[in-house]
Amino acid sequence: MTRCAVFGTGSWGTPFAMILADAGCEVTLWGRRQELVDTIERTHENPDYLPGVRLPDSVHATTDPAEALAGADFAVLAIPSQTLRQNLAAWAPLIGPRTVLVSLMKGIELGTAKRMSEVVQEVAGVGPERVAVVSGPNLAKEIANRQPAACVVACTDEEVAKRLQAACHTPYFRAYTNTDVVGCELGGAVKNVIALAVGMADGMGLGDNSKATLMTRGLAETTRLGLALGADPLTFSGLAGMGDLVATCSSPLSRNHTFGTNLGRGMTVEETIAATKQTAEGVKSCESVLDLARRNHVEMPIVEAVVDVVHHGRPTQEVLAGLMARSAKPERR
Ligand SMILES: NC(=O)c1ccc[n+]([C@@H]2O[C@H](COP(=O)([O-])OP(=O)(O)OC[C@H]3O[C@@H](n4cnc5c(N)ncnc54)[C@H](O)[C@@H]3O)[C@@H](O)[C@H]2O)c1
Ligand SMILES: O=P(O)(O)OC[C@H](O)CO
Repeated sequence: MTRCAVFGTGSWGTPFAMILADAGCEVTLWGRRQELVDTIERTHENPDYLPGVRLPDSVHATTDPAEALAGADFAVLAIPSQTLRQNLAAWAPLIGPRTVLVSLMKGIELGTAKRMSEVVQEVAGVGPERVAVVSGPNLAKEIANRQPAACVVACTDEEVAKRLQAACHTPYFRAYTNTDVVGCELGGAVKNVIALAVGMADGMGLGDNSKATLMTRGLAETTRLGLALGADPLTFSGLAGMGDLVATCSSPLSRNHTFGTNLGRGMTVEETIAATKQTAEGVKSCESVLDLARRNHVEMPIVEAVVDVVHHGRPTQEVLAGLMARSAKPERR
């Protein structure tokens, strides 16, 4: 039987553990807090993140990373992106020689501008064939209710991607393989930033034309960055690109979209941070995405506008006016 360790008992780690168990895997969830881990073991429910959803009996929970990793075929990482390096450094010596590391995270590391799979390779000292990424339009709450959805499982080694596909394919969760890890990761990280922008537009009372424009031009920025980094441009019209962008930018379930909406309504960044209980990756990753773009001489005006609002305190109206006043140009160049 396939054994999986899932690191992170949050909004996405918990339902992903459920998916793996529904697909027939034996799953151990690692969590930081003994109290929550004990509750999950005792009640098969995660009341903090997924109240009312019963987890399959084959999901166990522990605070001991060695116990979670014992005999694991896959070690799934579902913690905030900016905490990965420090956490993985502690877990790396416990990871077996054949365990594949799977990133569910949609962020870019601050300071290094590295993708999560790059951080995993560096910290765990493993090759690209042992690192996979799962991405796509996967709003956790809908999946926890077993509503139909699909994802992309990406690894440079297609055989590894196929093994992971089999491990997380269920009647309600359809996994597709892809070998374009770079494109899948960029699609996931940048859409969070674009969802902040679309949320701001929503909060400012703007309509569907404005939001569709932000999404489409946001995807154009993402594709430009992807091309500079060697991604396959077709990935951006797939589940990890357009699919995730549409889901995140349209849904009130998205933490990034909600964060942007609050800013658009006039809340300060501090007030919005205080009101946000879970991880809104785009808030930090907008800076690292812009850093990555600048390192590669790629223009990303919407990302820059989001950084201006979130980190430089510029009013949303002023930033919007700046975007609309940019010089006229061809749609594609
Ligand atoms: N929630 C979703 O719908 C969803 C879907 C797809 C991908 N993702 C991605 O998955 C990743 C995790 O997001 P989430 O939604 O589960 O976030 P979350 O905030 O709901 O949960 C994060 C988990 O990490 C733990 N955590 C927080 N700080 C930590 C630290 N310093 N060290 C160790 N653990 C820590 C928390 O206790 C919690 O269990 C993000 O990159 C997100 O973009 C989320
Ligand atoms: O809630 P968000 O904004 O982190 O988005 C969740 C997922 O990434 C959607 O696929």
